[in-house]
Amino acid sequence: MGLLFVIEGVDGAGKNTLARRLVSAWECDGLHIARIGFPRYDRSVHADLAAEALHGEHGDTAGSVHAMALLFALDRRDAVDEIRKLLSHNDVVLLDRYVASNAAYTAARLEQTADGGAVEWIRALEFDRFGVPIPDIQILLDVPVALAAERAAARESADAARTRDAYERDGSLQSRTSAVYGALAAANWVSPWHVVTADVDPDRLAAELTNQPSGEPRVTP
Ligand SMILES: Nc1ncnc2c1ncn2[C@@H]1O[C@H](COP(=O)(O)OP(=O)(O)O)[C@@H](O)[C@H]1O
Ligand SMILES: Cc1cn([C@H]2C[C@H](O)[C@@H](COP(=O)(O)OP(=O)(O)O)O2)c(=O)[nH]c1=O
Repeated sequence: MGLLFVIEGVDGAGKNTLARRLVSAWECDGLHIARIGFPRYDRSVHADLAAEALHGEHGDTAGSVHAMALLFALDRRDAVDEIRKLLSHNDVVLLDRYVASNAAYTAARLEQTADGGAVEWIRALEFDRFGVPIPDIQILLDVPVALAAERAAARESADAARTRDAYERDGSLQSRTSAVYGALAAANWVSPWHVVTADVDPDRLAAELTNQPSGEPRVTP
């Protein structure tokens, strides 16, 4: 059975970039890796509806915090069998965003903290009710919100297909989301967390993740 790792962080933190570098490092060591990015755009109708809503479609859907969270959660529910199958055929399954994204953004939108009702609602819905697999380690890519916002804006200027959605344009939401993520990591919410910063060395992190048993939350320089 493979290890299930998750990368979390605000928009523009560098999750996708870090995921690619971790995969390269592990593949150089001969490990078999599978990677899934959530939301699963073009593969899940729920993910596509969520993205469209965040770009102004589907009436007041994006205005409903809980409707948005349900769409993201249903995307993961449909991926449960795929994740389990990938875990049985690979050394590592790496997820770019997962349940903690829903917990952090939903709590932040409701102006709640990590110990509030929204985070517990997501935990019970996704892990208990939908049976979504529990990650072995959740990696928080903890970069300053201003740096992440700069990167998201630069990405938008460079690529017309990457216009920022309603969440990405909301700096205050990103700051609150970052705070909830920090608290989730500090509490080792659901499973152990590993906090890394913008200058993390992906090769070193890759080695640490696969060589060490999960335990206390650690900080990799
Ligand atoms: N360590 C890094 N140093 C410099 N630029 C980075 C780094 N990581 C990501 N970026 C750039 O920042 C932007 C956002 O990164 P991305 O990985 O797409 O973030 P996310 O998946 O968290 O939204 C991209 O344009 C990427 O090239
Ligand atoms: C996966 C997921 C994402 N989100 C949010 C985070 C992002 O702001 C937004 C879109 O996801 P994101 O991964 O940023 O997609 P994109 O490739 O469009 O940048 O959805 C949730 O609120 N809950 C979730 O479960």
